[in-house]
Amino acid sequence: MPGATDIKPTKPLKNPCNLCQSVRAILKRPKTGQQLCKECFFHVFETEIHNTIVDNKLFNKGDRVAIGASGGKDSTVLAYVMKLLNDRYSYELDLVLLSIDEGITGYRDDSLETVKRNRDQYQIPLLIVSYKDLYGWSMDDIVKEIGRKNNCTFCGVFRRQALDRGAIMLNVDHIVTGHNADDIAETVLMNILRGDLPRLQRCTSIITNDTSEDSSGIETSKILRSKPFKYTYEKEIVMYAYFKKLDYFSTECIYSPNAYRGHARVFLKDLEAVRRTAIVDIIHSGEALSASVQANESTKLPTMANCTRCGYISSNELCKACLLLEGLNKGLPQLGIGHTTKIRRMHEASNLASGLSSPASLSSAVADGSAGEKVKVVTHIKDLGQLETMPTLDSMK
Ligand SMILES: Nc1ncnc2c1ncn2[C@@H]1O[C@H](COP(=O)(O)OP(=O)(O)OP(=O)(O)O)[C@@H](O)[C@H]1O
Repeated sequence: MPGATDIKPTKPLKNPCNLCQSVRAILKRPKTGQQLCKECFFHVFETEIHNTIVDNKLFNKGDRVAIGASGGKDSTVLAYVMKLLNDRYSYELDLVLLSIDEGITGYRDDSLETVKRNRDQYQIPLLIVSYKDLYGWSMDDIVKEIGRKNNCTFCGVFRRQALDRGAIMLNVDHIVTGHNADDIAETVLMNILRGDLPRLQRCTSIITNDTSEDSSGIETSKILRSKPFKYTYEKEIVMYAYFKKLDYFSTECIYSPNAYRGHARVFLKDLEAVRRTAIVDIIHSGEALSASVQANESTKLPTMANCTRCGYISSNELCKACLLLEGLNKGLPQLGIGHTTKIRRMHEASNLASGLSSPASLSSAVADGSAGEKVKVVTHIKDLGQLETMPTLDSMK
Protein backbone atom coordinates (compact mmCIF):
# COMPACT_ATOMS: atom_id res chain seq x y z
CA MET A 1 0.00 0.00 0.00
CA PRO A 2 1.48 3.36 -0.99
CA GLY A 3 2.15 5.64 1.99
CA ALA A 4 2.12 9.45 2.20
CA THR A 5 5.84 9.41 1.60
CA ASP A 6 5.22 8.04 -1.91
CA ILE A 7 3.61 11.28 -3.19
CA LYS A 8 6.03 12.79 -5.63
CA PRO A 9 7.02 16.37 -4.72
CA THR A 10 6.10 18.86 -7.49
CA LYS A 11 9.08 20.42 -9.20
CA PRO A 12 9.51 24.07 -8.23
CA LEU A 13 8.33 26.29 -11.08
CA LYS A 14 11.19 27.82 -12.99
CA ASN A 15 10.93 31.64 -13.05
CA PRO A 16 7.41 31.96 -11.56
CA CYS A 17 5.29 35.08 -11.96
CA ASN A 18 6.11 37.47 -9.07
CA LEU A 19 2.40 37.96 -8.39
CA CYS A 20 0.51 34.67 -8.78
CA GLN A 21 3.58 32.39 -8.34
CA SER A 22 1.69 29.66 -10.16
CA VAL A 23 2.52 30.36 -13.79
CA ARG A 24 5.80 31.02 -15.48
CA ALA A 25 6.68 34.71 -15.99
CA ILE A 26 6.96 35.70 -19.61
CA LEU A 27 7.78 39.38 -19.35
CA LYS A 28 9.62 41.91 -17.21
CA ARG A 29 7.58 45.02 -16.45
CA PRO A 30 9.48 48.07 -17.72
CA LYS A 31 7.94 50.24 -14.99
CA THR A 32 8.78 48.10 -11.95
CA GLY A 33 11.09 45.33 -13.10
CA GLN A 34 8.60 42.70 -11.83
CA GLN A 35 8.58 39.42 -13.74
CA LEU A 36 4.99 38.60 -14.61
CA CYS A 37 2.81 36.14 -16.47
CA LYS A 38 0.55 37.49 -19.18
CA GLU A 39 -2.67 37.47 -17.15
CA CYS A 40 -1.10 39.21 -14.13
CA PHE A 41 0.40 41.83 -16.46
CA PHE A 42 -3.03 42.50 -17.99
CA HIS A 43 -4.49 42.76 -14.50
CA VAL A 44 -1.94 45.24 -13.11
CA PHE A 45 -1.90 47.30 -16.31
CA GLU A 46 -5.68 47.70 -16.36
CA THR A 47 -5.97 48.18 -12.59
CA GLU A 48 -3.39 50.97 -12.54
CA ILE A 49 -5.34 52.84 -15.22
CA HIS A 50 -8.59 52.28 -13.31
CA ASN A 51 -6.91 53.64 -10.14
CA THR A 52 -5.66 56.70 -12.06
CA ILE A 53 -9.21 57.34 -13.31
CA VAL A 54 -10.77 56.93 -9.86
CA ASP A 55 -8.08 58.75 -7.83
CA ASN A 56 -8.27 61.75 -10.14
CA LYS A 57 -12.09 61.62 -10.43
CA LEU A 58 -11.78 61.91 -14.21
CA PHE A 59 -15.42 61.06 -15.00
CA ASN A 60 -18.91 61.29 -13.63
CA LYS A 61 -21.45 58.55 -14.20
CA GLY A 62 -23.32 59.17 -17.44
CA ASP A 63 -20.60 61.35 -19.03
CA ARG A 64 -20.38 61.24 -22.80
CA VAL A 65 -16.68 60.76 -23.54
CA ALA A 66 -14.88 61.06 -26.89
CA ILE A 67 -11.73 58.99 -27.31
CA GLY A 68 -9.23 60.80 -29.57
CA ALA A 69 -8.50 57.93 -31.95
CA SER A 70 -5.62 58.11 -34.40
CA GLY A 71 -5.31 54.37 -35.03
CA GLY A 72 -1.85 54.32 -33.36
CA LYS A 73 -0.90 52.06 -30.46
CA ASP A 74 -1.72 54.52 -27.67
CA SER A 75 -5.21 55.48 -28.72
CA THR A 76 -6.05 51.93 -29.83
CA VAL A 77 -5.09 50.58 -26.39
CA LEU A 78 -6.94 53.53 -24.82
CA ALA A 79 -10.15 52.71 -26.70
CA TYR A 80 -9.86 49.02 -25.78
CA VAL A 81 -9.11 49.67 -22.10
CA MET A 82 -11.74 52.42 -21.74
CA LYS A 83 -14.40 50.04 -23.01
CA LEU A 84 -13.15 47.22 -20.82
CA LEU A 85 -13.03 49.33 -17.63
CA ASN A 86 -16.35 50.99 -18.43
CA ASP A 87 -17.96 47.54 -18.53
CA ARG A 88 -15.96 46.01 -15.66
CA TYR A 89 -16.45 48.85 -13.16
CA SER A 90 -19.78 50.22 -14.42
CA TYR A 91 -18.52 53.76 -15.08
CA GLU A 92 -21.69 54.17 -17.17
CA LEU A 93 -19.87 56.30 -19.75
CA ASP A 94 -21.23 56.83 -23.22
CA LEU A 95 -18.09 56.28 -25.33
CA VAL A 96 -17.50 57.56 -28.88
CA LEU A 97 -14.42 57.58 -31.09
CA LEU A 98 -13.33 60.91 -32.57
CA SER A 99 -10.73 60.97 -35.35
CA ILE A 100 -9.17 63.96 -37.02
CA ASP A 101 -8.26 63.48 -40.65
CA GLU A 102 -5.33 65.83 -41.17
CA GLY A 103 -5.25 64.93 -44.87
CA ILE A 104 -1.88 63.18 -45.07
CA THR A 105 -1.95 60.78 -48.00
CA GLY A 106 -0.25 57.46 -47.32
CA TYR A 107 -0.44 57.94 -43.56
CA ARG A 108 -3.70 59.17 -42.08
CA ASP A 109 -5.87 57.58 -44.74
CA ASP A 110 -4.35 54.20 -43.81
CA SER A 111 -4.53 54.75 -40.05
CA LEU A 112 -8.19 55.80 -40.34
CA GLU A 113 -8.91 52.40 -41.88
CA THR A 114 -7.55 50.92 -38.62
CA VAL A 115 -9.84 53.19 -36.58
CA LYS A 116 -12.81 52.06 -38.66
CA ARG A 117 -11.92 48.44 -37.87
CA ASN A 118 -11.59 49.35 -34.16
CA ARG A 119 -15.05 50.94 -34.35
CA ASP A 120 -16.46 47.59 -35.50
CA GLN A 121 -14.30 45.46 -33.17
CA TYR A 122 -15.15 47.46 -30.03
CA GLN A 123 -18.64 48.52 -31.12
CA ILE A 124 -17.99 52.20 -30.39
CA PRO A 125 -19.45 54.79 -32.82
CA LEU A 126 -16.96 56.94 -34.75
CA LEU A 127 -16.92 60.53 -36.07
CA ILE A 128 -14.19 61.64 -38.49
CA VAL A 129 -13.58 65.39 -38.87
CA SER A 130 -11.15 66.68 -41.52
CA TYR A 131 -8.85 69.71 -41.67
CA LYS A 132 -9.99 70.24 -45.25
CA ASP A 133 -13.60 70.70 -44.13
CA LEU A 134 -12.74 72.77 -41.06
CA TYR A 135 -9.97 74.97 -42.42
CA GLY A 136 -10.03 74.58 -46.20
CA TRP A 137 -6.48 73.18 -46.07
CA SER A 138 -5.27 69.59 -45.72
CA MET A 139 -1.75 68.91 -44.38
CA ASP A 140 -0.80 67.78 -47.92
CA ASP A 141 -1.85 71.27 -49.16
CA ILE A 142 0.01 72.99 -46.32
CA VAL A 143 3.23 71.03 -46.90
CA LYS A 144 3.02 71.85 -50.62
CA GLU A 145 2.81 75.52 -49.63
CA ILE A 146 5.37 75.71 -46.81
CA GLY A 147 7.59 72.64 -47.18
CA ARG A 148 8.33 70.26 -44.32
CA LYS A 149 9.86 72.72 -41.90
CA ASN A 150 7.39 73.96 -39.27
CA ASN A 151 4.50 71.90 -40.66
CA CYS A 152 4.10 70.26 -37.22
CA THR A 153 3.18 73.67 -35.78
CA PHE A 154 0.20 73.91 -38.13
CA CYS A 155 -0.78 70.32 -37.50
CA GLY A 156 -0.58 70.55 -33.69
CA VAL A 157 -2.54 73.81 -33.44
CA PHE A 158 -5.20 72.69 -35.93
CA ARG A 159 -5.58 69.25 -34.32
CA ARG A 160 -6.13 70.62 -30.85
CA GLN A 161 -8.89 72.89 -32.12
CA ALA A 162 -10.30 70.23 -34.46
CA LEU A 163 -10.73 67.83 -31.53
CA ASP A 164 -12.70 70.50 -29.68
CA ARG A 165 -14.84 71.21 -32.73
CA GLY A 166 -15.48 67.49 -33.24
CA ALA A 167 -16.38 67.22 -29.56
CA ILE A 168 -19.00 69.97 -29.99
CA MET A 169 -20.48 68.12 -32.97
CA LEU A 170 -20.67 64.98 -30.83
CA ASN A 171 -22.06 66.86 -27.84
CA VAL A 172 -19.54 65.25 -25.48
CA ASP A 173 -18.52 66.34 -21.97
CA HIS A 174 -14.99 65.07 -22.12
CA ILE A 175 -12.17 64.11 -24.53
CA VAL A 176 -9.57 61.51 -23.53
CA THR A 177 -6.29 61.17 -25.40
CA GLY A 178 -3.61 58.49 -25.42
CA HIS A 179 -0.79 60.75 -24.19
CA ASN A 180 1.37 58.44 -22.10
CA ALA A 181 3.98 58.94 -19.36
CA ASP A 182 6.84 59.07 -21.89
CA ASP A 183 5.03 61.76 -23.94
CA ILE A 184 4.48 63.84 -20.80
CA ALA A 185 8.06 63.45 -19.52
CA GLU A 186 9.35 64.46 -22.98
CA THR A 187 7.14 67.55 -22.97
CA VAL A 188 8.33 68.47 -19.46
CA LEU A 189 11.94 68.22 -20.67
CA MET A 190 11.19 70.25 -23.80
CA ASN A 191 9.47 73.02 -21.83
CA ILE A 192 12.40 73.19 -19.42
CA LEU A 193 14.94 73.20 -22.25
CA ARG A 194 13.00 76.02 -23.95
CA GLY A 195 12.69 77.98 -20.72
CA ASP A 196 8.92 77.81 -21.01
CA LEU A 197 7.97 76.99 -17.42
CA PRO A 198 4.41 78.41 -17.55
CA ARG A 199 3.50 75.64 -20.00
CA LEU A 200 4.45 72.93 -17.50
CA GLN A 201 1.03 73.16 -15.94
CA ARG A 202 -0.87 72.11 -19.04
CA CYS A 203 1.45 69.25 -19.88
CA THR A 204 1.58 67.82 -16.36
CA SER A 205 -2.14 68.21 -15.53
CA ILE A 206 -4.02 64.97 -15.93
CA ILE A 207 -7.19 66.92 -16.62
CA THR A 208 -7.56 70.37 -18.17
CA ASN A 209 -10.36 72.68 -19.17
CA ASP A 210 -10.58 76.18 -20.56
CA THR A 211 -8.23 77.67 -17.99
CA SER A 212 -5.21 76.63 -20.07
CA GLU A 213 -3.96 78.38 -23.16
CA ASP A 214 -5.47 77.31 -26.47
CA SER A 215 -7.69 74.64 -24.98
CA SER A 216 -11.45 74.87 -25.38
CA GLY A 217 -13.23 78.04 -26.51
CA ILE A 218 -16.43 79.83 -25.48
CA GLU A 219 -18.74 77.13 -26.67
CA THR A 220 -16.37 74.38 -25.57
CA SER A 221 -15.61 75.72 -22.13
CA LYS A 222 -17.32 72.77 -20.47
CA ILE A 223 -15.40 70.15 -22.44
CA LEU A 224 -12.72 68.57 -20.28
CA ARG A 225 -9.62 66.86 -21.60
CA SER A 226 -7.76 64.14 -19.80
CA LYS A 227 -4.91 61.67 -20.13
CA PRO A 228 -5.76 58.38 -18.41
CA PHE A 229 -2.28 57.07 -19.48
CA LYS A 230 -0.45 59.85 -17.63
CA TYR A 231 1.46 57.28 -15.55
CA THR A 232 1.48 54.47 -18.13
CA TYR A 233 4.81 53.66 -19.73
CA GLU A 234 4.94 53.54 -23.51
CA LYS A 235 6.78 50.20 -23.46
CA GLU A 236 3.96 48.66 -21.42
CA ILE A 237 1.35 50.01 -23.85
CA VAL A 238 3.24 48.32 -26.69
CA MET A 239 3.48 45.06 -24.67
CA TYR A 240 -0.23 45.18 -23.85
CA ALA A 241 -1.17 45.76 -27.51
CA TYR A 242 1.15 42.94 -28.54
CA PHE A 243 -0.08 40.33 -26.04
CA LYS A 244 -3.73 41.31 -26.59
CA LYS A 245 -3.12 41.15 -30.35
CA LEU A 246 -4.81 44.54 -30.85
CA ASP A 247 -5.21 45.89 -34.35
CA TYR A 248 -3.25 49.15 -34.59
CA PHE A 249 -1.32 51.19 -37.14
CA SER A 250 2.37 51.57 -36.46
CA THR A 251 3.77 53.84 -39.17
CA GLU A 252 5.29 57.19 -38.16
CA CYS A 253 3.85 60.34 -39.70
CA ILE A 254 5.60 61.03 -43.01
CA TYR A 255 5.76 64.79 -42.30
CA SER A 256 6.95 64.78 -38.71
CA PRO A 257 10.70 64.84 -38.27
CA ASN A 258 10.03 66.98 -35.10
CA ALA A 259 13.75 67.00 -34.32
CA TYR A 260 13.51 68.70 -30.95
CA ARG A 261 11.09 66.17 -29.47
CA GLY A 262 13.27 63.46 -31.03
CA HIS A 263 16.26 64.66 -28.97
CA ALA A 264 14.18 64.76 -25.79
CA ARG A 265 12.94 61.23 -26.57
CA VAL A 266 16.44 59.81 -27.10
CA PHE A 267 17.63 61.50 -23.88
CA LEU A 268 14.67 60.10 -21.95
CA LYS A 269 15.23 56.57 -23.29
CA ASP A 270 18.90 56.77 -22.26
CA LEU A 271 17.88 57.85 -18.77
CA GLU A 272 15.25 55.11 -18.56
CA ALA A 273 17.87 52.51 -19.48
CA VAL A 274 19.91 53.34 -16.37
CA ARG A 275 17.02 54.25 -14.06
CA ARG A 276 13.58 52.88 -14.80
CA THR A 277 11.82 55.43 -12.59
CA ALA A 278 13.28 58.33 -14.63
CA ILE A 279 10.00 58.81 -16.52
CA VAL A 280 7.75 59.20 -13.47
CA ASP A 281 10.49 61.13 -11.66
CA ILE A 282 10.52 63.72 -14.45
CA ILE A 283 6.72 63.95 -14.39
CA HIS A 284 6.80 64.53 -10.61
CA SER A 285 9.51 67.18 -11.01
CA GLY A 286 7.40 68.85 -13.70
CA GLU A 287 4.39 68.84 -11.35
CA ALA A 288 6.41 70.36 -8.49
CA LEU A 289 7.96 73.02 -10.74
CA SER A 290 4.56 73.82 -12.19
CA ALA A 291 3.13 74.35 -8.69
CA SER A 292 5.85 76.86 -7.82
CA VAL A 293 5.49 78.57 -11.19
CA GLN A 294 1.76 78.92 -10.55
CA ALA A 295 2.46 80.54 -7.19
CA ASN A 296 4.64 83.16 -8.90
CA GLU A 297 2.56 85.95 -10.48
CA SER A 298 5.22 86.92 -13.01
CA THR A 299 5.47 83.46 -14.58
CA LYS A 300 1.77 82.68 -14.89
CA LEU A 301 0.29 82.03 -18.32
CA PRO A 302 -1.24 85.14 -19.89
CA THR A 303 -4.90 85.97 -19.18
CA MET A 304 -7.21 84.28 -21.63
CA ALA A 305 -9.85 86.01 -23.73
CA ASN A 306 -11.52 84.95 -26.98
CA CYS A 307 -10.28 85.17 -30.53
CA THR A 308 -12.03 88.12 -32.18
CA ARG A 309 -12.44 86.10 -35.38
CA CYS A 310 -13.57 82.60 -34.39
CA GLY A 311 -14.35 82.88 -30.67
CA TYR A 312 -11.81 80.23 -29.65
CA ILE A 313 -9.96 80.89 -26.41
CA SER A 314 -6.76 82.89 -26.92
CA SER A 315 -4.33 85.13 -25.07
CA ASN A 316 -4.07 87.30 -28.19
CA GLU A 317 -6.53 89.14 -30.39
CA LEU A 318 -6.37 86.29 -32.92
CA CYS A 319 -6.02 82.68 -31.80
CA LYS A 320 -3.04 80.73 -33.09
CA ALA A 321 -5.13 78.77 -35.64
CA CYS A 322 -6.59 81.98 -37.14
CA LEU A 323 -3.11 83.54 -37.26
CA LEU A 324 -1.71 80.49 -39.06
CA LEU A 325 -4.69 80.44 -41.46
CA GLU A 326 -4.25 84.17 -42.12
CA GLY A 327 -0.66 83.46 -43.12
CA LEU A 328 -1.60 80.52 -45.35
CA ASN A 329 -4.42 82.40 -47.07
CA LYS A 330 -2.28 85.48 -47.69
CA GLY A 331 0.75 83.57 -48.93
CA LEU A 332 2.72 84.44 -45.75
CA PRO A 333 2.91 81.00 -44.12
CA GLN A 334 5.66 82.02 -41.68
CA LEU A 335 3.20 84.32 -39.95
CA GLY A 336 2.36 82.90 -36.54
CA ILE A 337 5.21 80.38 -36.50
CA GLY A 338 6.96 80.47 -33.16
CA HIS A 339 5.79 81.12 -29.66
CA THR A 340 3.27 83.97 -29.80
CA THR A 341 3.96 85.13 -26.25
CA LYS A 342 7.71 85.01 -26.80
CA ILE A 343 7.32 86.89 -30.09
CA ARG A 344 5.24 89.51 -28.29
CA ARG A 345 7.80 89.82 -25.48
CA MET A 346 10.65 90.11 -28.00
CA HIS A 347 8.78 92.87 -29.81
CA GLU A 348 8.04 94.66 -26.56
CA ALA A 349 11.72 94.50 -25.61
CA SER A 350 12.94 95.72 -28.99
CA ASN A 351 10.27 98.45 -29.09
CA LEU A 352 11.47 99.75 -25.75
CA ALA A 353 14.98 99.94 -27.13
CA SER A 354 14.12 101.45 -30.49
CA GLY A 355 10.86 103.32 -29.92
CA LEU A 356 9.38 101.41 -32.89
CA SER A 357 5.81 100.20 -33.37
CA SER A 358 3.78 98.81 -30.46
CA PRO A 359 2.43 95.24 -30.35
CA ALA A 360 -0.92 96.77 -31.38
CA SER A 361 0.55 98.15 -34.57
CA LEU A 362 2.31 94.83 -35.11
CA SER A 363 -1.04 93.08 -35.00
CA SER A 364 -2.50 95.56 -37.48
CA ALA A 365 0.48 94.84 -39.72
CA VAL A 366 -0.39 91.17 -39.31
CA ALA A 367 -4.04 91.84 -40.08
CA ASP A 368 -3.34 93.65 -43.35
CA GLY A 369 -0.75 91.10 -44.33
CA SER A 370 2.14 93.56 -44.47
CA ALA A 371 4.17 92.09 -41.61
CA GLY A 372 5.98 89.70 -43.91
CA GLU A 373 7.45 92.61 -45.83
CA LYS A 374 8.26 94.80 -42.84
CA VAL A 375 9.82 92.44 -40.33
CA LYS A 376 13.31 91.25 -41.18
CA VAL A 377 14.28 88.22 -39.17
CA VAL A 378 17.95 87.71 -38.38
CA THR A 379 18.60 84.00 -38.45
CA HIS A 380 22.37 84.01 -38.79
CA ILE A 381 25.31 86.28 -37.91
CA LYS A 382 25.85 86.88 -41.63
CA ASP A 383 22.33 88.33 -41.88
CA LEU A 384 23.39 91.18 -39.62
CA GLY A 385 25.45 92.64 -42.44
CA GLN A 386 22.37 92.67 -44.69
CA LEU A 387 20.21 94.72 -42.34
CA GLU A 388 19.85 98.21 -43.76
CA THR A 389 19.28 99.63 -40.28
CA MET A 390 22.58 98.27 -38.88
CA PRO A 391 24.56 101.22 -37.55
CA THR A 392 27.81 101.83 -39.42
CA LEU A 393 30.98 103.01 -37.73
CA ASP A 394 30.44 106.36 -39.40
CA SER A 395 26.92 106.80 -38.08
CA MET A 396 28.10 105.93 -34.59
CA LYS A 397 30.74 108.64 -34.48
N1 LIG B 1 -5.64 62.39 -35.87
C1 LIG B 1 -6.04 62.22 -34.63
N2 LIG B 1 -7.34 62.03 -34.35
C2 LIG B 1 -7.77 61.87 -33.09
N3 LIG B 1 -6.96 61.87 -32.02
C3 LIG B 1 -5.65 62.06 -32.23
C4 LIG B 1 -5.12 62.23 -33.54
N4 LIG B 1 -3.79 62.36 -33.43
C5 LIG B 1 -3.50 62.29 -32.12
N5 LIG B 1 -4.61 62.09 -31.40
C6 LIG B 1 -4.73 61.92 -29.94
O1 LIG B 1 -3.59 62.47 -29.29
C7 LIG B 1 -2.83 61.43 -28.64
C8 LIG B 1 -1.34 61.70 -28.75
O2 LIG B 1 -1.03 61.87 -30.11
P1 LIG B 1 0.42 61.71 -30.70
O3 LIG B 1 0.43 62.39 -32.01
O4 LIG B 1 1.41 62.07 -29.67
O5 LIG B 1 0.43 60.22 -31.09
P2 LIG B 1 1.03 58.90 -30.52
O6 LIG B 1 1.80 59.10 -29.25
O7 LIG B 1 1.67 58.23 -31.66
O8 LIG B 1 -0.36 58.23 -30.15
P3 LIG B 1 -1.09 57.11 -30.98
O9 LIG B 1 -0.22 55.91 -30.76
O10 LIG B 1 -2.43 57.01 -30.37
O11 LIG B 1 -1.11 57.59 -32.41
C9 LIG B 1 -3.26 60.16 -29.35
O12 LIG B 1 -3.07 59.04 -28.51
C10 LIG B 1 -4.72 60.43 -29.61
O13 LIG B 1 -5.52 60.20 -28.47
